Amino acid sequence: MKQSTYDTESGGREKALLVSLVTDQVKRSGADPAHSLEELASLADTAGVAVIDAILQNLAVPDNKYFVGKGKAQEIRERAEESGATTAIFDQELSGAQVRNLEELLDLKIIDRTQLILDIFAGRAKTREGILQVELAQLTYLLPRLSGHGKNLSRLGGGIGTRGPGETKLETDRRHIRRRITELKRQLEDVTAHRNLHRERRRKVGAVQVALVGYTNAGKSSLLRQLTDADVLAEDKLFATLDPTSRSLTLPSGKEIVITDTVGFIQNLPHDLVAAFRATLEEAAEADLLLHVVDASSPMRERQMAVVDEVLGELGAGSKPMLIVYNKIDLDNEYTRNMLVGGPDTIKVSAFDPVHMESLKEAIEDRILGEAAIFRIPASRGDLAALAYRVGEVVSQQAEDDELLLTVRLNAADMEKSGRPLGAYRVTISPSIAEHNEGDQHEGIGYREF
Ligand SMILES: Nc1nc2c(ncn2[C@@H]2O[C@H](COP(=O)(O)OP(=O)(O)OP(=O)(O)O)[C@@H](O)[C@H]2O)c(=O)[nH]1
Ligand SMILES: [Mg+2]
Repeated sequence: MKQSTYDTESGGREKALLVSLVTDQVKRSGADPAHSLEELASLADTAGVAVIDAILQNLAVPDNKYFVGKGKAQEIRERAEESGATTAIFDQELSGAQVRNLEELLDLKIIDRTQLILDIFAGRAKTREGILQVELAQLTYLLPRLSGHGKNLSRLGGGIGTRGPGETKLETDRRHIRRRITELKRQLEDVTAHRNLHRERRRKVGAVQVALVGYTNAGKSSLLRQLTDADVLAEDKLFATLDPTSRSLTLPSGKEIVITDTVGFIQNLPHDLVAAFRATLEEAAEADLLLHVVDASSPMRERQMAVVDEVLGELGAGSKPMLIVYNKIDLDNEYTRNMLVGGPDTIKVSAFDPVHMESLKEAIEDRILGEAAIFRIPASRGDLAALAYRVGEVVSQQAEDDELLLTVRLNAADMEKSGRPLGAYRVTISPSIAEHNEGDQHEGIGYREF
């Protein structure tokens, strides 16, 4: 990575250097350190910090005392002095002792990736649940590092890394923080119980629930907005959404479902933080169908998808029915152009294209209600017509001479289990698929067929 690509116009913002250590472990993990550093720069920008410079360092294992090693640390100090940076942001998680040692040696505010993310969360949380969750996460992060922070927080007071629980709370002893953590957990349980009640009620009235999940900035909120005219914030910042928003969505058949936007995922988010947001993500775990939204134009697409799959697995939602929504295909780059992805559970869209949004609704409907199939049944076979009504949802019925034409939505499992006698009378593929294929020829955009 060129080190001069960063904007040196800080515009009065806090100036920071980025530091990333490429260890053997990082190399083994398959993560691309340069991309990770770019992501860190976006995170810093989202947090309102001007990134002045970035330093990438190779070291087999992190240095216990200074993380990057003393020599490199000195270099960081020199670069900070030259550029006027007051903060160093590390792409990896630091121990309390490392933070303390680096602060002393460099005379800079030291922030790590986790703290930066927490800081963004703190600035974003709006609902009571979100605010409680962020405070819980911050205190959980802080507790083992308590001794490492006192000096700089009181010295610098303000800027990134200091939002949220506030100075006075940070300066109180561990016991106080533990007590506060217990209290936060209790309050969160109340909120969660309330949310569960809501969800139960929705379930009782038979509402099907769909959750938008995916890497941060993939376009989840944009999709919710375009699908439902919801007034939700979508912006080119990481973690624009922190609190889940649910809206009702009317599918082409007229069926109403509930669709929920959730907090985005990101790589290297420590497990205890994921746990703090568990209540929010339970929306995903409880959904009948997951829409995994992917930024198809991102060079990190595959890695981002793997991160999402991993977190979903941790949440116990790994084997849920899922539709992969490759979003942003309007952006023409080598990644959207060379998409060797496909299969029945994928769809390519641009959130900004209304035609694509209709296709997406149909794809959701196909997965919820099963695909529509047409059956031509002899009028004398009332038993088969009755079976069709029993196993699927009959969308339309039409008498033709001595035959009955039924359009039925039914999923493969039901068809296999009890709909077999109907098999011989099935006459066509889903009309919605036929429409897609027509669209293919006219517009050259493929849906579900790649
Ligand atoms: N070109 C293009 N941009 C898109 C599309 N969908 C979303 N975006 C942009 O991508 C950025 C992120 O969109 P959001 O909808 O906020 O993404 P998100 O997944 O909700 O992000 P978080 O809430 O941060 O996790 C915004 O600047 C959107 O305008 C798309 O189909 N095409
Ligand atoms: Mg969002």
